[in-house]
Amino acid sequence: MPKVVLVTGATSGVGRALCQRLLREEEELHLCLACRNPGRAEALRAELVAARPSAQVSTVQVDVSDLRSVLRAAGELRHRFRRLDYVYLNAGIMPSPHLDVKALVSSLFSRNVIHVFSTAEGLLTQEDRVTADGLQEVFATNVFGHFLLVRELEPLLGAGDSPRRLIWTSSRSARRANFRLEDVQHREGREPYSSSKYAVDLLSVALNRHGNGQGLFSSVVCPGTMLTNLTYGILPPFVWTLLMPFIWLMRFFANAFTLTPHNGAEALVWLFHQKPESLNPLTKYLSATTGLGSNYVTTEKMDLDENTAEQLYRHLLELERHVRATVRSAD
Ligand SMILES: NC(=O)C1=CN([C@@H]2O[C@H](COP(=O)(O)OP(=O)(O)OC[C@H]3O[C@@H](n4cnc5c(N)ncnc54)[C@H](OP(=O)(O)O)[C@@H]3O)[C@@H](O)[C@H]2O)C=CC1
Ligand SMILES: CC(C)CCC[C@@H](C)[C@H]1CC[C@H]2C3=C(CC[C@]12C)[C@@]1(C)CCC(=O)C[C@@H]1CC3
Repeated sequence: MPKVVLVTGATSGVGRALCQRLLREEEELHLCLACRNPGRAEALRAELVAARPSAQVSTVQVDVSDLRSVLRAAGELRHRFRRLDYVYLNAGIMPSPHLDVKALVSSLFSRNVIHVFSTAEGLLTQEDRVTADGLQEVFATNVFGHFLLVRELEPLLGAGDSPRRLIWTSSRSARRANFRLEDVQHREGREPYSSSKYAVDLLSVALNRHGNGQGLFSSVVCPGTMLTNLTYGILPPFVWTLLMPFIWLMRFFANAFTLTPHNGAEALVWLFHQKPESLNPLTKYLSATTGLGSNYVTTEKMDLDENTAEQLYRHLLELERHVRATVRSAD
């Protein structure tokens, strides 16, 4: 039986590289591309099948920031599949990022330079929006839409003969100081991206607590800093090209500059092969690249506690009840 793998945000960046690498490395696989743009999804499907004609690749349309779209896509997946072996919760956004150039320059002369360049701590702020569902867009996309998807897919992720896996694309920029249980959507702060990734880390811990007994295992990864549509929103491609000599130099000191989506996918592919029982739920798995361009996976203990994880989980369940009631009454 081929393993069934669902990937959100497969049309570009690390999601796309993950699909290419899995199909190149794995014989028996059914890959389902969960994408918001059907044209791009179909183009990727055709490209993947052209590269490997025996590959089983399908698509499902979903905008993870739109709750009705998530509910509809999950219904379609329940209809199409009896089980999902792996779900990569990868789609993510960082809207209208602002780079604090003064902080960037002063970090170059600080003792913390490697940490700052690996996490962007203090370097970036974003402008979030509110979705048609009334949620903060970064939270809706990076956290809640995916949470609802997982909840809706529970019948396909339940106990079976082999473990089921959730693999979240988080970030090294997830930071406890940017997250508050009183404001999980980060309506008030200026770092919604970091807050959303911290929420992902917490959520993964809570999902393990509630799911491991039923054979469901969750992990978080950071692909490292890559040049993708997301980072081209921070600096345009020509500026990245001009910075390349500095970045190559930085790579000898900071292994987080994976740069290409292929390199960034290292931890995502590595996790595919691991026995979930051997993984630590409190560890983040990081793609890393050496100065000479070799890829490897390293780990980081997450700065969180299980009590906060549980409280966030309950908060998300409550929000889920609320949005389901709203969707029902509007239909
Ligand atoms: N780039 C980096 O340096 C880092 C990225 N990450 C994380 O990696 C993940 C992938 O980002 P990356 O590959 O860099 O960026 P890209 O912008 O290249 O890819 C993002 C993917 O998410 C999809 N997406 C965005 N919003 C939605 C939505 N509402 N519904 C469905 N799909 C959506 C995009 O679809 P579409 O093609 O339609 O736009 C695209 O396929 C993100 O979670 C990001 O936070 C983490 C650390 C570093
Ligand atoms: C000389 C160069 C290294 C200058 C690059 C400066 C900044 C644009 C980058 C320094 C740290 C980077 C970073 C990210 C984006 C680009 C930087 C701010 C991320 C925020 C991208 C998305 C993530 O999930 C985490 C990354 C942390 C580091």
